Amino acid sequence: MALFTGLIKIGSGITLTSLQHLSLDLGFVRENAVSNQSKKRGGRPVQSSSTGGINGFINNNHLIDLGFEGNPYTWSNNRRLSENIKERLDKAYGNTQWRILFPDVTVTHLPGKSSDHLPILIRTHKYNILGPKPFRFVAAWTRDTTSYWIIKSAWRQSVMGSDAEILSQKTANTSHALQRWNVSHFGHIQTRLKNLSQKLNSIQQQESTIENLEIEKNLKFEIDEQCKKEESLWHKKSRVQWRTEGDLNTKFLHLCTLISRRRNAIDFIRNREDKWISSREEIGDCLISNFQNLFASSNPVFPADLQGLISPIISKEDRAMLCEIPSVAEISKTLMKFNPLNAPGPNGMPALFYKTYWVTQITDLDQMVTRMVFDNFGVEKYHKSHVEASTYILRVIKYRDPQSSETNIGCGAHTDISFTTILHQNQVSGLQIKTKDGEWIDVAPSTNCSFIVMAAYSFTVWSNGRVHAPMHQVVMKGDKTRYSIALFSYGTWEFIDEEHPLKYKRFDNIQSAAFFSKSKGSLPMQ
Ligand SMILES: O=C(O)CCC(=O)C(=O)O
Ligand SMILES: [Fe+2]
Repeated sequence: MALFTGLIKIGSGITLTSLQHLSLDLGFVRENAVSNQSKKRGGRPVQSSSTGGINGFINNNHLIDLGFEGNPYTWSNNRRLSENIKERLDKAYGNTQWRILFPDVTVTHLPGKSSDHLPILIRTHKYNILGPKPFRFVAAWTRDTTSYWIIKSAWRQSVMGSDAEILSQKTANTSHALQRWNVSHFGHIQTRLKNLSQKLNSIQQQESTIENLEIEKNLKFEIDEQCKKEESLWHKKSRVQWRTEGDLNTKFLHLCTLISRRRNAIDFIRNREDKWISSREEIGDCLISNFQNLFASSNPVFPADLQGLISPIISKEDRAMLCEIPSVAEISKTLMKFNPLNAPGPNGMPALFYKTYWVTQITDLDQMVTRMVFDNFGVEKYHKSHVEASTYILRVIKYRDPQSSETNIGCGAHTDISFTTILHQNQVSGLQIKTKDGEWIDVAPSTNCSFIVMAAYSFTVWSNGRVHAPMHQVVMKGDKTRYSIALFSYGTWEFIDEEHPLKYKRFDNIQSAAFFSKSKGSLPMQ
């Protein structure tokens, strides 16, 4: 790459037309007038047209302003008081490739000695040693289903302390587990993509048999998934807010990341003595002493006569309401309104984390109910192994409102093959359950945030016929669309003793569920 470093002084000798053919990687541009008022102090107000064609030149060459540290102005007319004018006329620009090549570039306006322009120092490499990077949850992780298990097992580790301490410790455990998993499992997207592309390349050169076409289709799907993960990773790092739909333009996001990383880095600060300091230790000490001064008071007292100065405007009822511990439903409702990636807390977890893994709360409900049943049967010792062996499948179902002639919108009578099923629906009813006497009854959840926990076929098998798995169906009436969420748990069964000999042939719960959903077969019990 040709590296051009030089001074382009518009308006004195070099004209813009003579620059049109110049390919610029890095350059200093000295304008003869600033383009906006923020770059000027004193003198006449800035006219919007005063920079001439320089913006066109910068745009045509895809140049990026490298920013600066230090004095905001680079030129002064060195006159006194009201006659003094200062402007930022000198700027360093780099093009996209150059910017990617030197991500740590810093531009410093040094103190001026003899000239009316300040000397500018450009450093291409970072000289400070970076400190440890704080943890940040990465949106791309949610695309990988194993993240669920990592989070679930980290969150389950028992910790001691107050509620706040428990939450903070569980969050810390989860972030450590995610970091370890990220390195071992998720960190090698590029290598995986390369391997997949090689496989695709070789399969495309082979004969187009049905088998090969199937492999090719799966490889393409897998490559697409990896690209989405990669894009999502860079999207998070680049903090591009305005882009909602992806075009897999990872190079663009990579550049945005470099720029925002530079923007967020503190390379220089001015201390109390008005001196610019740049070493990591000095900056750290300066920040700490500043906060110590700010918050330390030798003898804080609250003046007695200020008591009751401000009359309370919050009523007792309001206060009671504000101090009330919010219900799980309120927390869930508020959480769902948050922008998923905005403002992660100091623990690095954005709302997306809690939104995505909220389902662990429902699995808690499943475990609570099954524990009650296990306790009741006196087999609580099996509950832990049951929980550890449990797997969940979440299904979101939409039932459209039936047209006047349609009577069969819904879901036919069946018993679930899972161990338990937890159902949650919008305000539209439709679920019916068959009683042991063979009568169909409507099931109306008691509140908008109720969950229905239902025993399913494997629970009956596990309990050797003692837990009844009800038949149920969905019959749509009315004119509203119904949405429901069904969480199916798949577990173990070991509940056989002398009094209750084995009644059912053993089977694998997940495999049988897959078999029934494929064959649409009915259960052996029915
Ligand atoms: O939508 C519902 O409420 C029930 C769904 C259901 O029974 C099922 O998916 O097995
Ligand atoms: Fe069901």
